[in-house]
Order: sequence, then C-alpha cells, then structure tokens
Amino acid sequence: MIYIMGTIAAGKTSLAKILAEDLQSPVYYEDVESNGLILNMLQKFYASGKQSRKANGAILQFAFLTFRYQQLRQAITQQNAVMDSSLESDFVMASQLHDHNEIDEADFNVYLTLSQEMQANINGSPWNGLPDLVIYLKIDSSHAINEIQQRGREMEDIKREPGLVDYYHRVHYAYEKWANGYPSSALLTIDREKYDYVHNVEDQNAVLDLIENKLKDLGKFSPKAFKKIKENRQP
Ligand SMILES: Nc1ncnc2c1ncn2[C@@H]1O[C@H](COP(=O)(O)OP(=O)(O)OP(=O)(O)O)[C@@H](O)[C@H]1O
Repeated sequence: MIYIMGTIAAGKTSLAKILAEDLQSPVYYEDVESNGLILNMLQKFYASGKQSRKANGAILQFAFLTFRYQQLRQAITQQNAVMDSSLESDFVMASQLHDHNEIDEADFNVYLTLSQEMQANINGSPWNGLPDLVIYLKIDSSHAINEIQQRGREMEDIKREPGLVDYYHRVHYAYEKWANGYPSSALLTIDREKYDYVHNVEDQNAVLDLIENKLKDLGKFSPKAFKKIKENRQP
C-alpha cells in the first residue's frame, strides 16, 4: 500500500493517477467532486471561515473516516494499491482542526477511538496497519495556494473568503510538521518546486524512477518486474 501525503492541492491526485498507471496498480481517489455527500459537507465546512469549520469540522471528519475505511477494506487485499488520501492524511487534518479549537476535546476523542477501532478491525487481514511507502509532496505554501485558486472551486476561493489564506498556510504547516516527525514507515519526499510531473515528461519519469527504486529497495517488486515497468513507460 502506498500513501500520498501533502497539503491541499499539493498534487496528490495527479501523482496517484500517474503512479498507478505506471505500476499497473489499483488506485483510490479522494474524488470529492463525485461524492455528493462529502462535497455537500465540504461546502458547509468552507462556507464562512472559522465559524463554519467549527460547526461542521467534526462531522466532516467522521464522514471522511467512514469513506476511507470503506476504501481501505478493499485496498488491503491488493498489491501496491495507491491511495491519494488516507487515514494518515485525515489524521493531520483532524488534528489541526482540534489544535485550533475547531473540533472540541470530546469529539476529537471519539474520532481517535473510532479511528483506532477501524484500524484494529482491518489489521492483520493481511495488512499490518502501516503503508509500505509514504510519499510526501513538499511544496511552498504560496505555490499551493496558487494551485488551489487555479483549479477554481468556489468553496476554496480566497476572494470569496480571504480568511482561507490563513487556513491554507496552517494546513501546510501541519503537513510539514507531520513529515518532519513521521516515524512509522518508509517516507520518500518529492520536491514539488523541483519536479513538475504533470507538464514535464522528464520530470515525470524522474519522479517515477525515485518512487519505483524505493519500492524495489523495499522488496515490493522484483528487479525483473521493475525493468519491465520501465520498458513499458512512455519515453
Ligand atoms: N480530512 C479532511 N478534513 C478537511 N478537509 C479535507 C479533508 N480531506 C480533504 N479535505 C478537503 O477536501 C478537498 C479535497 O480536494 P481534492 O480531492 O482535490 O484533494 P486535495 O487535498 O486538494 O489534493 P490534491 O490537489 O493534492 O490532489 C480539499 O479542499 C481538502 O482540503
């Protein structure tokens, strides 16, 4: 199992697609646009800054947790499944909301208990609860904000809600802090300021090489399978 982590609009979905195609692996997307229930909750969450985050933050996290659990139950049975979001990324989001008093203590404790119960329920079947590899997309905060604005979702628009700039910086900081302290499994950092894997084929191949070399070193596929993947890749 491969988790992709990074702040809002770091490029997780694009990398998940490119990597899964190259590895011929199953891929699990966040896909909020086609999940009506989550999209509706997100719109309420984003509606009016701190106030709406406080009113909707906890229930949104419970919704994401449920959705992720459904994905995970399927993904644990598959080799090298790519997850564009995960219980780990939800935990970063939920924690930063809690740190800023947008999820209260009691709700956060229920969230943590439920999350642990869900993980315990799928651990050992055959998953041990940890991803084989975590890819962290490191991006400058102002660059991520530009990307968010360029994708043009009304709920995320800083012209509509200028206070979102602080929120985006805060989420970015939460991910940086998480990446600096993550001890649990192999972590590979990809510098988004160096690699444009969406528009530049050379960059794309360089990033795929970095990830697949790491997977090979971790024993996730044989040197022969690795060679075949590289041969099949677009020049
Ligand atoms: N656990 C969560 N709590 C709060 N908001 C979340 C959570 N997970 C995702 N979101 C929000 O849902 C939206 C998801 O958008 P999308 O699926 O495009 O992913 P993204 O995080 O922006 O990633 P990327 O652009 O890197 O693929 C973003 O606004 C994101 O902040």
